[in-house]
Amino acid sequence: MSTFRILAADKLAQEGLDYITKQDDCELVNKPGLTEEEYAELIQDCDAMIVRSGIKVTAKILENPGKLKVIARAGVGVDNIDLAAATEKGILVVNTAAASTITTAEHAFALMMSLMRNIGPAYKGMTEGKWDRNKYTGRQLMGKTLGVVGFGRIGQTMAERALAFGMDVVAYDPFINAETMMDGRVKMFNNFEDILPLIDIISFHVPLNDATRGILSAKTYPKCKDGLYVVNAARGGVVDEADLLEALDSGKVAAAAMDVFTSEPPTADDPLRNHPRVLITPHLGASTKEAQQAVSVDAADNCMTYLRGEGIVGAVNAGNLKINLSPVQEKYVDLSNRMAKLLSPMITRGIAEVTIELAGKSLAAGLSMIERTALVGLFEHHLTDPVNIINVNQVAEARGIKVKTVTTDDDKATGLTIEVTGPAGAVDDETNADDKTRRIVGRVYDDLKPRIVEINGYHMDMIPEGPMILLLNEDKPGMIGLVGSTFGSENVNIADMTISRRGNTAMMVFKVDSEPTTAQLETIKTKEGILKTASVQLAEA
Ligand SMILES: NC(=O)C1=CN([C@@H]2O[C@H](COP(=O)(O)OP(=O)(O)OC[C@H]3O[C@@H](n4cnc5c(N)ncnc54)[C@H](O)[C@@H]3O)[C@@H](O)[C@H]2O)C=CC1
Ligand SMILES: O=C(O)CCC(=O)C(=O)O
Repeated sequence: MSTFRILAADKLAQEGLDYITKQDDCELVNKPGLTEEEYAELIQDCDAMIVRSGIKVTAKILENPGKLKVIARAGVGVDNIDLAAATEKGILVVNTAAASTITTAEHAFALMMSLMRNIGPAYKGMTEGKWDRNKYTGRQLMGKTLGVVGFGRIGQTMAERALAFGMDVVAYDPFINAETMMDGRVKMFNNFEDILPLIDIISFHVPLNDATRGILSAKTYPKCKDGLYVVNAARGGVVDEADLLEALDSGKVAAAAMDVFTSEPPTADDPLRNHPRVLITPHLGASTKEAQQAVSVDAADNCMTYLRGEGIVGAVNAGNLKINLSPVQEKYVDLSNRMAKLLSPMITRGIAEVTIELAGKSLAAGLSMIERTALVGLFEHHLTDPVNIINVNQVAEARGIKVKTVTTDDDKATGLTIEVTGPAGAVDDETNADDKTRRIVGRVYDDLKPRIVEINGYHMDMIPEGPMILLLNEDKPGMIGLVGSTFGSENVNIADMTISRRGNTAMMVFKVDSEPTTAQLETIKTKEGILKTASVQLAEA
């Protein structure tokens, strides 16, 4: 019998460690707290690695993965794992999505209650010998309106509890295409700004990504009622921290509770640590005995199931799953993934309908894989739910997202079109408000190379690969020079570029030598005439 070496690279609950040592076919390597270099070496001789949020599983660690086959996140958010690097190396990434849902929702709820009743400052005052009865008159939850941002597992669990306390609940989740949820008791919105004038308290339950980073910021506070209460137990950075401090000082925000921070731990002199109206906890959302037992055992179990060849549970990436297709069909599967990844950062209005149009009789047998691969590429950018080619159609159905496939027989000009329609009434938060759809067209030519020939009506001919930056800009003189010099000063080296115009705007697509940082993209975005930026990391073609 082979022995699987399972590395615990973060501090796991004892129950999970015991569970591994009890298995005849597993050996536990319990090594939390090592350096990046040490993990890069250690994983080569391990079959599985289990992490919480205390370690960053970087591309450097995964560069030479040796026999590593699976990484398990004992928890939900996989933003500390370089998924692209893991997928590229064929390493399956799994999480334990549901095991900590109730615990995390309870923490968010506890933060909300403590905030409304001044538990933090009142307790502090008592420990300092004070008896401030008048200073800490609080607010009642009953009758208040809670805005839940992200209506997945934790958001819905939070909402159930709020309804039981007599609160009104509204929710923003552009990936749920329904007018109401929970038997009509929660009104759903697909524009973030529409919930803001309605709510007294806002609570975040979204993954951190380009669409959610800084979603509550100086830009959005003007739409909120004065005296808003803010709860963030999702990810640091979803609420812009500098703008929050200003909103607290101006009275726009009455008080805020934060379990998560842009940089963890925040520095000792971080103003959030000592603000009298900010209640903070050190990322404790999932930290109960019950949840930690459950996530550590589930994470170990998910690793073993895969290593023993018994199936895949909780997959976050597709693990390079292959099925029997002709070489051209395989190239179209690969193209559909590249196309979806390029399109997904441009989807800021949510998804109500996806249409996949495949031209070419010879490709028909690959349609299901092409469709699934495209959907995975579109959804994985926006959802923390494990979504892969196996479950993607169920994920779409559960969210009310319609998927249409159209095939045409013309084998002379094979091609693939992916078109995404947002929910009715949803508006683009930045540009192209009039466009009803987001659309990308690609082809595989005789050289078997993938090509993109159109993005949102901008025509081009480009091989999508490596780190890429997409810019939408006003079509006026000097833009290429401006972008070139900005890239130069930001040390972003351009390998190739294409430009296409449509009406008064143009799209520039760049291949660059290395993936730009968020800060570099932000700098480019601040330049006069730049309307939108996005970056994606694709495999070499
Ligand atoms: N504080 C803590 O210790 C913990 C924090 N978390 C955080 O909570 C988040 C939510 O976890 P779950 O509910 O289990 O995930 P989930 O995947 O069930 O729910 C996330 C929801 O966010 C929605 N969403 C995605 N992009 C959005 C956008 N741009 N705007 C609005 N909604 C959007 C999705 O449609 C989905 O319904 C995780 O991503 C993680 O970051 C999770 C566990 C513990
Ligand atoms: O306690 C932890 O490991 C962090 C939990 C968390 O943030 C998550 O599961 O996403």
